[in-house]
Amino acid sequence: MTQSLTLRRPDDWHLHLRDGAMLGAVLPETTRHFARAIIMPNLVPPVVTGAQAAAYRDRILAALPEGAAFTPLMTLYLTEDTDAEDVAEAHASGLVTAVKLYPAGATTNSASGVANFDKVRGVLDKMAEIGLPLCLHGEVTDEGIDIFDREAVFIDRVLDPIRRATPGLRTVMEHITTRDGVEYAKSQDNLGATITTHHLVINRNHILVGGIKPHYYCLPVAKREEHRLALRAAATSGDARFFLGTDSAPHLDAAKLSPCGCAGCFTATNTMSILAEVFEQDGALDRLEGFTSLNGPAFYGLPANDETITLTRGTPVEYPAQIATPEGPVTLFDPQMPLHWSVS
Ligand SMILES: NC(=O)N[C@@H](CC(=O)O)C(=O)O
Ligand SMILES: [Zn+2]
Ligand SMILES: [Zn+2]
Repeated sequence: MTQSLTLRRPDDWHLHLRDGAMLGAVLPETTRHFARAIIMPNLVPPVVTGAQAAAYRDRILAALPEGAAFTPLMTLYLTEDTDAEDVAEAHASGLVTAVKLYPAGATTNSASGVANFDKVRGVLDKMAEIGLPLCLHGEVTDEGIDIFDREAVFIDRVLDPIRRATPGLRTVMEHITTRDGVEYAKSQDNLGATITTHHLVINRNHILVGGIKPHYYCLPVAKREEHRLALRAAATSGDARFFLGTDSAPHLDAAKLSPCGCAGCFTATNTMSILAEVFEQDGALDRLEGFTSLNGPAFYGLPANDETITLTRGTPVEYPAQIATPEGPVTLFDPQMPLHWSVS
């Protein structure tokens, strides 16, 4: 049995770092293992302009733990009023790596997102022209569409029409949760799909059976077991269209454990141990590096990291149940299985 595994240092292609005290508390959890991350722009207020992205990047760099080598890859939050020229300038200066589309009301802090997709046509055309990728939270928000169907309906009604109308636009389906997502990704060119750590581990039973478990509630919500298995097959397949975006999304416990609990799982701390366990279970340890360290940079046209990390197999590693922040605890995602791989 493999006891040690050396990988190019991984990157996280979908990460929430938040701001202020929370940023200071969660950033070291990511920089310990990851070299780069795509930083989600859903702050309050959102990161809409190039100037806001530059200021946010500076706050992240100022919060870095001493000696950490970490590059935040910034994104802009697409609104119906986004200025295509501002986006082009932010791209040309090397400031932003992608633009993020949130359907209005689909998820945490998405109120300023897009309701009328025709209104962002000009920005999307510009992005296709300059080669700037579009990342999407892929769920419709229509009241009549069941929450478990919202990703599949989004693919048919929003994503596919956008891709047909804007040929050449490089697109990332963020945090896919369904077989439909996997199949659509496989049918397309110029398209990547991120998969989270937690969606490889939980299905909807984990949220709802035996009592409601707020710490497993995230968006898109975990689906049936058959969908989890499709995600696992995609992640461990070696297909370069699939790569890691943890969607590590810290919320204070007080905000999770509430009559209207926030969506998001916090996985930055134990992601690499969980992924090694998952890939080992599926006989795919030799494909872990592709998923965490090679496929993402290839999609974004960036070099893979030169540095490496080594994972070692041994007695199960213990992670704390929570991390402390100045505003209160944040509970770490519990995969409900022993984790034998630690990062040394
Ligand atoms: N995934 C989540 O459940 N929550 C994310 C938002 C998002 O990525 O949709 C958050 O910002 O908390
Ligand atoms: Zn999302
Ligand atoms: Zn997210």
